[in-house]
Amino acid sequence: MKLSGVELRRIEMPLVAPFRTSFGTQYTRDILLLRVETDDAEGWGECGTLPDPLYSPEYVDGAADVLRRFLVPALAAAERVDANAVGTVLAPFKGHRMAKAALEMAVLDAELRAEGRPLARELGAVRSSVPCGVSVGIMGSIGELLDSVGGYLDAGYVRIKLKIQPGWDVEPVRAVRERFGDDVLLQVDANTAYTLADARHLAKLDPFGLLLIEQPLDEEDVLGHAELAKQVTTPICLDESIVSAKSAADAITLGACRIVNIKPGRVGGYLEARRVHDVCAAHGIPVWCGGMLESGIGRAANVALAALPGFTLPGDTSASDRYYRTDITAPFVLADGHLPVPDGPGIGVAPVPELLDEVTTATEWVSC
Ligand SMILES: CC(=O)N[C@@H](Cc1ccc2ccccc2c1)C(=O)O
Ligand SMILES: [Mg+2]
Repeated sequence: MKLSGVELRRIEMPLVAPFRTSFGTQYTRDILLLRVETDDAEGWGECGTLPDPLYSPEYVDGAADVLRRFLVPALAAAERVDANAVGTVLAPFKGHRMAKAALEMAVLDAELRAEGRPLARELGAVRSSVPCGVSVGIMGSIGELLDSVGGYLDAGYVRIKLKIQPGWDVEPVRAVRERFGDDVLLQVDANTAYTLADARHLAKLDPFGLLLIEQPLDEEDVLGHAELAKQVTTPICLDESIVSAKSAADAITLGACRIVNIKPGRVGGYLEARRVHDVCAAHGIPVWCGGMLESGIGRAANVALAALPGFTLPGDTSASDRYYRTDITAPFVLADGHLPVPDGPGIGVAPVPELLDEVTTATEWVSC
């Protein structure tokens, strides 16, 4: 395929409710979308970065800059551009995995659209719909939390994930267990808010039968997670620490995690995400698909990924209305706790032009 150019489009989508985590509170989602034009078809990619480097070292303006000045020109200079080549062409540039992932996703989408092949089939999906969990933010009170969890259970979500931080952990979990019982699939996500010194405190979560505790320690503290795993019985799941198939293999070998949250952007793209899946499967480690409050563009591709055989735990692939009143694509609607896997060519969805224009704050063409 020949690349004729890439559109960098910035959109601002208001959240239906503030989303608070241990690293801050988000009220809107500032998203960088990519649209690549090739001689065969166009393709869409979504960059998972936040506006500031609080979840990961990357941030939206930085991703736009590295794409505009380095990644797109490198791809434009390459003889052939197909998705399997993108990783190699971009490898000389260190880091910037979410920016690279967005570009690879757009090229992959264009390639598959041109050939009429669905992403799900390309990745090796074995399901036509996926069970969905939901991520619940830190709330102002236990009562507010219980109302929110009750609403999601009524909506049909098959798994509840609670954001936790020091001072908001054991009590919220206890309250949810007391109100909704022991059968609800329940897990927590600390987004690196604790240290190994908190091990005894985190062990207080063990009696509540959680599926997992996600990323309790700093993303670089893999050995700390291995030590923590000896002091708590709740399985440890890593998110921020897992940046590639190799880092997944290392973390598993070191005993740092028994479960992995796979986010395509965090690991550099959907093709690397499949490699993470394969490495985890080889070690008998269950995986699930994480979320970065994607628009329908990223959501469509995540649902396809979540349909691979090793994704045996419900992911954060929630419905569009968990975050947005109006999505930029046709909305993903929860049915019996599941989302359908798109079966159209490529990612199987496209932005609705007028809806996209309503939320667009900037657009820029990078010609190749
Ligand atoms: C669904 C979920 O919990 N996602 C991330 C954290 C997260 C939280 C808040 C976000 C706000 C804007 C953009 C991305 C965000 C990601 C996680 O699993 O750790
Ligand atoms: Mg997480």
